[in-house]
Amino acid sequence: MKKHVLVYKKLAEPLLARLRAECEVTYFESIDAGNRAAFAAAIRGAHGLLGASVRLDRELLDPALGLHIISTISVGVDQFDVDYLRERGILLANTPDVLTETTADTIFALILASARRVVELAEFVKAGRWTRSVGESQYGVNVHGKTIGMLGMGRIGRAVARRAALGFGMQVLYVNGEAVPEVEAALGARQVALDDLLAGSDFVCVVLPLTAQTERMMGRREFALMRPGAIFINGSRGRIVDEAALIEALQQGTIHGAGLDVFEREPLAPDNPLPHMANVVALPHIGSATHETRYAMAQQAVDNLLAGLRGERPRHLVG
Ligand SMILES: NC(=O)c1ccc[n+]([C@@H]2O[C@H](COP(=O)([O-])OP(=O)(O)OC[C@H]3O[C@@H](n4cnc5c(N)ncnc54)[C@H](O)[C@@H]3O)[C@@H](O)[C@H]2O)c1
Ligand SMILES: O=C(O)[C@H](O)CO
Repeated sequence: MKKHVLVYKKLAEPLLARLRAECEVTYFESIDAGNRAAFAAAIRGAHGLLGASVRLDRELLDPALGLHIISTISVGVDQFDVDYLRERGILLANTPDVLTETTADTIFALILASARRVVELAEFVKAGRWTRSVGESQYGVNVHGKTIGMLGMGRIGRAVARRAALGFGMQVLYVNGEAVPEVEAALGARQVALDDLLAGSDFVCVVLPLTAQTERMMGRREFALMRPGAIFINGSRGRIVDEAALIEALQQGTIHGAGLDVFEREPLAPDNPLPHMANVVALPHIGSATHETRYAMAQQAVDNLLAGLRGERPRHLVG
C-alpha cells in the first residue's frame, strides 16, 4: 500500500510528480487560518510530512500515530521539538549545504547595503531628490579592510568568512561551538571570547542556530560592548536577539546600523520600528530565496522524505 504524504508548501510540479509516483499525496500550497483545521486533520493520517515555515508542535503531531518522517525544506530546525520527535521515533531531515553559498551571498549583501547605505540612497535617487552631489551626511563606511566578528563558524559562517577575508581583505574573529582550524589556517581567522569579539569587530554577524543556549544571546549588555561605529548583521534567526535591546541600541547610537534578514516575529508586526529606521536594512527572510537554491532545497527534501519512507536512512538526518 502506498504511504501517505502531506505536503504543506508550494512544490514544483516535477517534484510533486516524484512524490505521487510513490505515495498518496495531500497537497497544501501554504497553511493559513483558513485551512489550518483541514491541515491538522490531514496530519493524522500521514506517514510523511514535507514543507517549511510551519511550527509543528505536539498538539498537531500527537494524533499522527503513523508518522515516520518529517522532511523540512530548511536547514534550521528550531520550529520542531527535536527531543519530542526522537521520543516518538519520528525522523527529522533537513536541507543543509545546498543553501550555504546563497545565504552567505544574502548576508554579504546586507553587510554592503548597511555599510554603504545602498537602500536608503537608492530610494533618495528614485524620489528625484538627487539634485546636487552627495554631502558628508550621506557617506557610508568602508567594508574592505575592516574586522568582522562571526557568531557561528559553521557552514554559512565559513562561507561568509571566506568572502570577507579573501574578497574584502577583512580580519575575521569568531565564536563557535568548537575551534575551526581550517578557517584559521586558510583565512587567518581567530577564535575569541564573545566579549572580545563584540568589542573588537566593525561588523558583528550572527549565523548561529536558534537553540536554548543562543536564544536572546544578543541583548542590551552585548550591544553596549559593540563599537559605536559597528554594524550588526543577523542572517540566522530573529530570536537570537533581544529585539527591544537592538532597537534601543540603534535609536541611541550605541551601534551604527543593522542589516537584518530575520526578526523575532515574522512576518513583521505592523508596529515594528526596525524597517522604518534609516540605519537599518531589513529583508523579508530571503537568505536562501533564489530560484535555483529553493528548487535544490525542495529536491533534497523530497530525496530525504522518499528515502525515509522506503526504510532507508535519509542523507540529511537531524540528530
Ligand atoms: N536567513 C535565512 O534564510 C537562513 C538560511 C539558512 C540558514 N539560516 C540559519 O542559519 C543557521 C546556521 O546554519 P549553518 O548551516 O551554518 O549551521 P551549522 O550547524 O553548520 O553552523 C552553526 C554553528 O553554530 C555553532 N554554535 C551552535 N551553538 C552555539 C553556541 N551556543 N555558541 C557558539 N557557537 C554555537 C556550531 O558550533 C556551528 O559551527 C541555521 O540554523 C538557520 O537557523 C538562515
Ligand atoms: O533555515 C533555513 O533554511 C532558512 O531560514 C529558510 O527557512
